[in-house]
Amino acid sequence: MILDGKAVSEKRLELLKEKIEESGLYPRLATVIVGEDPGSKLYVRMKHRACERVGIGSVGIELPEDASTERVLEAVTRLNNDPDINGILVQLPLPSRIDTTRIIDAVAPEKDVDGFHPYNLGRLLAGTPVFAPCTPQGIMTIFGEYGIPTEGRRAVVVGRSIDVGRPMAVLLLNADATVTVCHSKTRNLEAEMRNADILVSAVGRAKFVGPEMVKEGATVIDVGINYDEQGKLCGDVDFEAVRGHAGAITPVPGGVGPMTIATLMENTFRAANLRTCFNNTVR
Ligand SMILES: Nc1nc2c(c(=O)[nH]1)N[C@@H](CN(C=O)c1ccc(C(=O)N[C@@H](CCC(=O)O)C(=O)O)cc1)CN2
Repeated sequence: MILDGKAVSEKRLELLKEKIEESGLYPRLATVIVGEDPGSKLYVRMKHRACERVGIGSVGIELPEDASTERVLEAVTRLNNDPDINGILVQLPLPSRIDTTRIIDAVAPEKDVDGFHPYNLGRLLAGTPVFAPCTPQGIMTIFGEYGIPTEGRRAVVVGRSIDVGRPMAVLLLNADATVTVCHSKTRNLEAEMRNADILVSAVGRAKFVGPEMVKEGATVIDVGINYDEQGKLCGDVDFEAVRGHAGAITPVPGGVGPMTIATLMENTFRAANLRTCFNNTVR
């Protein structure tokens, strides 16, 4: 079975549009992008388009490639203090000169719709999440939509990044899976992967996962954004080689990516609701 993230995201966005209309709220998202990376610019454009579609206002701050950490911090602080802004998203990766940790830490937790701030990661770890990072939360939504059970299942997450691998592992744990996190220093990686009922690959290597790494009938989730030798977008998984072997699999494109954006919209609406419910504080 192909897990059609594009179709699920369309359904979720339509539902969200109705909820926003009914709420009478006008949530607003601010994006911050530094530099001219074409991929990042495309993703930010996609986010603004999704905002428009569901009835979320959006503003975009564009800073030059040579902007300093202080300049980015200034922009974030201004957005933190702007009562008309509910959600703030700093597009990653930032240029290597910029101290990404300082920037993420500067975003007000109640506006951190990316869920990357230590406060929100801590809430997730405590099992009381407010904003979970969009890609792993979007994957959990796919499981829910397709009725893929997690309870008691062996889940293997390959990758330990703050934005995907770690929060993915915690979300699966919170959903009663038995979770193993693998990374570049893992011994006998293939054997670990072959043990998985649910395999999530966030490695960043084109077509890295072949059928020999996948248990027959497993659910395979591909978080990779890579390009093959022909320059064509592809995931971490060799889709054609693995699809007959897996019980369920996400494609790239059309799998996890669109869910990242739909979840960002849902988080932004939650931020607007939190403000009305909790007088602008989640701390
Ligand atoms: N601040 C953040 N930065 C980044 C995040 C994030 O969640 N927050 N995630 C990724 C990039 N990303 C969103 O920013 C993202 C990547 C891919 C897609 C997507 O829908 N891709 C399409 C294909 C689009 C194409 O033609 O290239 C698909 O997979 O079908 C959406 C969002 C890193 N940075």
